[in-house]
Amino acid sequence: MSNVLLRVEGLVKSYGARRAVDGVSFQVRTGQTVGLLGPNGAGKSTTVSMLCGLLRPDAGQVLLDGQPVTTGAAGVKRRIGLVPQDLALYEDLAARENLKLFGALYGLKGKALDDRIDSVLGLVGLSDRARDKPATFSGGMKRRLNIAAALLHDPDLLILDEPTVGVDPQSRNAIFDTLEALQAQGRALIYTSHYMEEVERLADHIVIIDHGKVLADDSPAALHRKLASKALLRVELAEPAGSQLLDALRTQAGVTALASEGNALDIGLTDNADAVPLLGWLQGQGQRAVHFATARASLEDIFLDLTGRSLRD
Ligand SMILES: Nc1ncnc2c1ncn2[C@@H]1O[C@H](COP(=O)(O)OP(=O)(O)OP(=O)(O)O)[C@@H](O)[C@H]1O
Repeated sequence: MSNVLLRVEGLVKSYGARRAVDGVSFQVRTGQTVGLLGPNGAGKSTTVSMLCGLLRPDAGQVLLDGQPVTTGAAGVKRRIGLVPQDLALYEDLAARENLKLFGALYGLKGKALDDRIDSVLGLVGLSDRARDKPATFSGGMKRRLNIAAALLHDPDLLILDEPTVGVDPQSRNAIFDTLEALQAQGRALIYTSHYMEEVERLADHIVIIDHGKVLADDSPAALHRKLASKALLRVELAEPAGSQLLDALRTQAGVTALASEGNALDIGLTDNADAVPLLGWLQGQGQRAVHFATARASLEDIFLDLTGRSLRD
């Protein structure tokens, strides 16, 4: 197995009384893609800022090839590239001019910089738009230009913070193509998202975080094996369920997990066949189902298993 490139050990960060990150540990091997998955506010961005040395942890450390990133020399930080959640581009400067500015920040210049710019523009599929301004780009193209900027200094590890937010499906695929090309080059990636399908597609390892804590740290295949719910029943009731009903529902045969929001119930089941008796039971409790649907459980439902909440907005 390849070497450990990044070692994240017991990171803690509070904002006032709120612990945004509460003891996060995981590791990234050379050439590996780690998906950092969690709902909004889970602590992903705060973690990412500490990984890059932009934010100092209250406790814990980040080691890149054994060297501390937080207190380490600039040389360590330079081996990491960050694509932040907020786009940082000069809208009225041509794509190439934007990259020149970013390159200068890394101390690149002259032919070496021009060559790197050609290389990263090719990688993100924007070579033919080098003279155009980001103001004329789609959200996805801007995001790809931001990825190009983060790659100029040829980092060993690229960290992307929710790179598909505000991006249309076609551009999303173009971003995935770029990331798959980076994977093929053997570059390590950390990809944060609140979409399991994205993380599942790209990552060989998935770290699930919620309320600043790591809930799972496994390969997608291992997570699949751990998935207690094999089927999912979604029910919309005529009225919101009370806590008594929810408690009784949790103890029904075949129920592995339960989340409720308003009139909606997400019920994890050991078997699809449990759905019909369960709907009968609900009716027996005087609950009318306005609408229901069953589905095969997907990896996304591991979040429901782990937290009793659905990984949906
Ligand atoms: N600068 C800050 N000051 C105070 N609280 C903050 C700050 N940044 C984040 N938080 C809080 O810390 C928690 C974690 O936020 P963080 O942005 O790390 O989560 P996230 O998983 O990246 O979520 P999102 O996808 O919404 O960015 C949240 O409760 C958030 O409100």
